[in-house]
Amino acid sequence: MSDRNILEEIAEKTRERIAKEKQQLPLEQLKSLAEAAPKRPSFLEALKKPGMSYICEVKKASPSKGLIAPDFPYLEIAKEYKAAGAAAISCLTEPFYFMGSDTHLREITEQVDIPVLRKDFTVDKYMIYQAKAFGASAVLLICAILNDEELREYRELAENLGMDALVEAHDENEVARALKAGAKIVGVNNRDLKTFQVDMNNSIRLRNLAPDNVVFVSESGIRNAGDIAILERNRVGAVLIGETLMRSPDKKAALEELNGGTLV
Ligand SMILES: O=C(O)c1ccccc1NCC(=O)[C@H](O)[C@H](O)COP(=O)(O)O
Repeated sequence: MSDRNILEEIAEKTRERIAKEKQQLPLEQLKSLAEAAPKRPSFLEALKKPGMSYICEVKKASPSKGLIAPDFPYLEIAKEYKAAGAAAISCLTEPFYFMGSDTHLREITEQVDIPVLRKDFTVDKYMIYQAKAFGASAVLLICAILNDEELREYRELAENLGMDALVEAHDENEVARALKAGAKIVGVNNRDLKTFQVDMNNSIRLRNLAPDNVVFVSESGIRNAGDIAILERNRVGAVLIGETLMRSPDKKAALEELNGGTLV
């Protein structure tokens, strides 16, 4: 890899993609669709429920792992997550690096009535209106690809549209920026997106930087009940899990195993 990291590369590709989508559906028309979209269940409230909250990811592929799920019945997977007691679903919509799609998001939000996070690389307000129009309850805002003004503006726009924002950080400085932007939900990614190394201690180390009225999410590399127990001991209230669940043939059994017992 060159000096440019994968995140910058994905962000640039996303800007190009969204520029094309804007030509197909101008912002004013998209705004009308977003405003007409029905209210969706609250992502924030779902994560605030007592006990560990599981955000279960629907993900076909990723830059670090390549193809994860050659057979990808995304709707069935989302329904299984709900039946297993997931608090929310994270649906990748980025097409080039994750093989995601807006269609996956639309169909899941139409047929599964728990909150769905649009997991994409938000680089333009247009994507926040899209998320609302496609039925999402929340958007992802990544500190590493947005400046302070964008972080605040995008979070406010998401909230004004009735959604929440999961503001993702990787280090102390980014957690501080997320909080300064008014984040109500801060996610710390355990994956270093420059090296792809995963270290769960990253979210544990940064946990105490977020006050108790902010929902704290540990993201990436969570594999087993031992990991969940360590996170719980460190006052982490929510986890975002992709690969471990995607590779499990029985999602309910996998979630129960992670949780050390049934969730529903
Ligand atoms: O996963 C990657 O390779 C990746 C690369 C560049 C940007 C983002 C990336 N992942 C997105 C995620 O944050 C994960 O899908 C999510 O946290 C779940 O992680 P995991 O449980 O390890 O699948």
